[in-house]
Amino acid sequence: MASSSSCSPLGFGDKYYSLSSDGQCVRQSSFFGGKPVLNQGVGYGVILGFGAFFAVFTSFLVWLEKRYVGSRHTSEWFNTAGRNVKTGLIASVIVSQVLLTSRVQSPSFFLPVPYWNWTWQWTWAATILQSSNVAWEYGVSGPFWYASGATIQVWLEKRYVGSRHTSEWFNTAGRNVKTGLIASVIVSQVLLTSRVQSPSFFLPVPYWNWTWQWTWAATILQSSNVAWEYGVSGPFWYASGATIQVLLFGVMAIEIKRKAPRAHTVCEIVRARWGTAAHVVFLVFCFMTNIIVTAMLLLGGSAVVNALTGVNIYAASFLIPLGVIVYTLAGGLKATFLASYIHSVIVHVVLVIFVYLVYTGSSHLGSPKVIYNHLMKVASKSRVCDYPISHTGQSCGPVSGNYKGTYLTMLSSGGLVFGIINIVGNFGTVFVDNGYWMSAIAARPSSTHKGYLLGGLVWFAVPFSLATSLGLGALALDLPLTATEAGKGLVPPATATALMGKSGSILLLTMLFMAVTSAGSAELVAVSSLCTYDIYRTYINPGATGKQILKVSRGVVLGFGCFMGVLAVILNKVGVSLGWMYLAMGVIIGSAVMPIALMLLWRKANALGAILGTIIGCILGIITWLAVTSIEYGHVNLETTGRNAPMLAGNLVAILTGGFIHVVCSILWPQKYDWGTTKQITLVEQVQSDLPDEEFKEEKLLRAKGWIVKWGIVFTAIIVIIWPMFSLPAGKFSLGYFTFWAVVAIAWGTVASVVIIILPLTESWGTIVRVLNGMFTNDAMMQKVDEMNSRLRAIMVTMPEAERYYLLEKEKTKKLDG
Ligand SMILES: NC(N)=O
Repeated sequence: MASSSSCSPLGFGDKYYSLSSDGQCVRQSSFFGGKPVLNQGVGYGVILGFGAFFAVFTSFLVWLEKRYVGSRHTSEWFNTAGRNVKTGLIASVIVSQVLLTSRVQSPSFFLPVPYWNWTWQWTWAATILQSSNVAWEYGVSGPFWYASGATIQVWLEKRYVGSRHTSEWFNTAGRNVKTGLIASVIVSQVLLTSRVQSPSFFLPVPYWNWTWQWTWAATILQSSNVAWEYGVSGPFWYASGATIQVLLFGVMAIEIKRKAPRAHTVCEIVRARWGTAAHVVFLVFCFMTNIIVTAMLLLGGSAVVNALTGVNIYAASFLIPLGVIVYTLAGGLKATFLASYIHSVIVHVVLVIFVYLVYTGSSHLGSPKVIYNHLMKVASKSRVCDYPISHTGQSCGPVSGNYKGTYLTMLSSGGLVFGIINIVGNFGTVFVDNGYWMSAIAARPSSTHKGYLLGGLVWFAVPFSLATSLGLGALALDLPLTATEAGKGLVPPATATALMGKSGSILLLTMLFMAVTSAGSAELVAVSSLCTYDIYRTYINPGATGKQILKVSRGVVLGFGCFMGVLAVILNKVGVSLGWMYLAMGVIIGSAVMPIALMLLWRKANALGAILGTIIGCILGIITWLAVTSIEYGHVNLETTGRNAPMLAGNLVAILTGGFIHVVCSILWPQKYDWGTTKQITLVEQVQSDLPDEEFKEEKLLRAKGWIVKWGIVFTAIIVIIWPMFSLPAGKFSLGYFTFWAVVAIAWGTVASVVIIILPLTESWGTIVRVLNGMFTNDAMMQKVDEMNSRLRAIMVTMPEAERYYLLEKEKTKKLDG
């Protein structure tokens, strides 16, 4: 009997072909074939462990930060709250903070530098750098943080922190201790909650927000699926078609500062400008966006974990949200910011490993030349693709719709159609996702614009470099993947496993779950924010106390997470794949894009047009999608509705009709709006002070707007028009051209990863040094004590009653102690 290697028709991919008993060469019918590479324990560990680990880890980072960084603010807090507030009061605040958010509270100490979320950066560094000498302490403190409840936390807060509350406490409590303190407790609870809702304001620039929130399971999986389908054009169109929204959304980020500087959510602005009916419509579309994005995370996550570890796909669908819920509730927004750096680092390190492995290190591939030659062979016209040497749905022979049937061309009708669908869908998932608006609200106007540009260009590498490696790698290895497997997002895990075995599977799984946890948490927070601000406080309980709001936020995180778990089970049951959902998202939410953008860009944009455009656009989009499916393919099912032609028609009709109806109505009945009501939206007091007034100056904002409009348009033109136009004359890429293309992918991936990993560390070096000094010497503490003393003196001098209250409290404490 001939060996299986001699049976491979291409001279590579031997292990996926075997000789049958009747002497026929048979290709493996699928890559995974229900045979997991890893055991189920690993699967459950990843599904539940990552969320739990990051919950503990981020809380620990928050604690570290409070202990060593919060210092600057600590003094203020010590002065007012730390020594005076009753334990119970502090406990409730701290518990709520810990549970929901350490995030919201005090942005301030994070703001020293405009570009990076300094806090988490240096905290991360500090964690690594000094973990050895305080390892025992940390090891104990992490679990304690959860286990011991309020008592230890209160003690820790009193002893080391204070930081968070400080600004609020200082402002409110400082003047009238008793009343002020109670007020502050309520305010801080509200703030805590609002951090869950609005992470932002202590995040100077949305740079990181974007990379972590915008790196979905689809970014890693679907980008390789389109590489597997269309060749080199797939990753390009995925990356460019989902980067331009980031560049252009920078404009909205500036406009929101100019026109609705105190808003928490995008729907709040809708209501302020267009009233209740529009508010309800856009709330529905925002929720649909969150549901779609979360569903994609769960579909991708569950499919990969099922294929690689054998964990039941329904169990995975339901359990993945639990890990994310634990992480979100435990860490809160602030903590997720802290973790975002770690997530980014892991994603980019794994990305670089895979890129270099495919193009330089692998013994199976290892150079652009080998990949080029393999790609030529797998798509060659002479290749026999009849059963059983290949199976329906597997890649074999020339690519339909591609120039000369090759994977090595930008002249791909399928790639282009995907690119258009991708652009429409991603406009929807950026402009209609409250999460990105919250990032914009949070960002510092002065640095927002540059952050968006840099963030977009760094993010481009994730789908482009990764899919140019793992997606093309799957083809070049002639993996027996089926279209169904590819549609579920299994191309990257297949290539990773084929190249590295179990290690590759684990690396891929780790990278994917970083994305699922981060983006999933951001979606939970976005939904929580909408429910709390736009529904609960607006329609149910306008006079809600901080405690009530906090409760609602937590309930929503829990409720939405569980709902998504159930929905993901249902979607898996009916056979919806990540790929299908990705293409369909623009049909469902695309109609809301233009109205929501015009809301901040056009004075004349009216409510009626926005409502009609959004609803009619959506209905017409869906009708067109289904009608084209029916006309083209004769029957409407998941497979036919997922094809390119109906998806393209549905996406275009939805986004264009939405915009057209809105524009026509607004021209006929212009609103003549002056943004008076959106400017009047009030933020929960105090929070607004975290951004200096300087940040809201009109000239500054207009300058920033001019900058982002100019560069946003330039880069958009480069990546969606100029680059593809220049690559068209190449036709079928030559080896030299493909090598150049691969080098661009490798270089972009490398530079972006270096930027995202190193730049924050180098830029915050001064802070790192300060922290180290503080930890290894007493200097920092003494400085803080000095600062605290001067503040105390200032308070006592300006407010004699503070001294009186202080003495009274001291007397009381003495009596109690006695
Ligand atoms: N975020 C996306 N479209 O990958």
